[in-house]
Amino acid sequence: MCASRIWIKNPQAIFTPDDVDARGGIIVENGKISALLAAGETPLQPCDTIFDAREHVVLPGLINTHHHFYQTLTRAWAPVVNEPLFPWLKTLYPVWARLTPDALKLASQVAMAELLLSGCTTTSDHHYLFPEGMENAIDVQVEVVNELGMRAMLTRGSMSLGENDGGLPPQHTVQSGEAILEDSLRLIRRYHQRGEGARIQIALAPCSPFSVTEEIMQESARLAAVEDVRLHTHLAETLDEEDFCLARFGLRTVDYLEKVGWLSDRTWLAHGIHFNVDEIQRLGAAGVGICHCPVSNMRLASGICPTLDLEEAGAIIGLGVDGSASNDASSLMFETRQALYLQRLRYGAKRITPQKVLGWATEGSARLLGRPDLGEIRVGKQADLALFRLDDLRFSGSHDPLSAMILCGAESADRVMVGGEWRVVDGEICGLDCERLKAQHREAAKQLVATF
Ligand SMILES: Nc1nc2[nH]c(O)nc2c(=O)[nH]1
Repeated sequence: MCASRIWIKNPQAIFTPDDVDARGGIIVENGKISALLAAGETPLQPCDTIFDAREHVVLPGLINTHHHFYQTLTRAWAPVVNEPLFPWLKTLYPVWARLTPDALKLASQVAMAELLLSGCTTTSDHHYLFPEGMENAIDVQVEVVNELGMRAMLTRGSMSLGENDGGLPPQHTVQSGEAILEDSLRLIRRYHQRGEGARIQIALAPCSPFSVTEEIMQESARLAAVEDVRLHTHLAETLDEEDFCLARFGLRTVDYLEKVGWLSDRTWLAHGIHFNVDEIQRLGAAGVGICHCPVSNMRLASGICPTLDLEEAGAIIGLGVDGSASNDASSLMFETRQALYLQRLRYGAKRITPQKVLGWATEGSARLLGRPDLGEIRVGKQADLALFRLDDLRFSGSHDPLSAMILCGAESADRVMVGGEWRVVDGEICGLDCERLKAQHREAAKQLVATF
């Protein structure tokens, strides 16, 4: 943690809750925001470092609440480019089953690097593939999180319902309930940090209704309550999934969620598209979180998440890029822009503003992950910040800086700070040889699909 006092001085624009005036800048001390200065104000005490932000738009660090890092190895893979979810998954499972720890490390480095460069300071990942030799998948990801200096909610995913028992994944990609729960407990005990400023947290994440047993859903909910960690899964992503739930359980997705003990504010769901009016009310009353993944939902033609209806009912909305085989980018700024456009088609221009979608990508996402210390530029919060310049050609002639970030399509942060430390400086990740990483990652991606 950085012990010095930093003044991020006179930003061109800054995204604060309730539009609080912070045009004089932000004071960062001990990794946290210790003061906000109104226009014309100067710090009361001397600062060790002054960063002149007059050319920068300052946002809270963005927070990504759903990803599958390993999928960066299967971006734009020809056999699935035009497939919807079920055939897309069935074609990809055997490829992903060949993942190695080295390939996962490279995939995680690429995904996190791309996220960081887009202004993201905290990410979740949903890793649900543990073929032989991959038992330490989450341990590998922990190493990468520490190396890049981000924060992460690493979810211990799982698949336990193979084809032989009526599930979607091939048998060799699933694990026993005992193995899943034992490893889940090991990871929580070893890595889960609690309280303000936590860098790494663990959540439990059985994959989806068609790839896990009812028992593992119930047991995961029980373990999460005992250990006080969060729960995550895919739900209501496609109508195929809804049909599966009706055929196998005789229940719609939300009834199933309730039956297995997941209708609670400990839960955040990826996608959350196909809900009826009653289900939206029940999800809202329970305070469930929904991670909206607009690009993936458009690419797989899954549908449109009813974000505002869910929010009005009491649910919490955050954003996620989803895995890179269905996006195929890991840019949270790009995702935020897509959320604005897709949601405008559902709710109209007046209700879906740049501030609204930025709120989902920051404060909303923080609430999804149960992190009241993140997601806002406010005194007492962690100093997780993303600074963008507006001197690219794409911004030329733009007027309102915050709107320009979304409407002109800001892509790359110039500076990113996590817990008071700069992790991106002049558009480059500190300490990362990006060229070398790309070369190694390209090779690993080629190897993975080589015999398919
Ligand atoms: N978009 C995605 N949906 C999924 N459901 C499931 O079971 N796995 C996935 C996935 O990888 N991506």
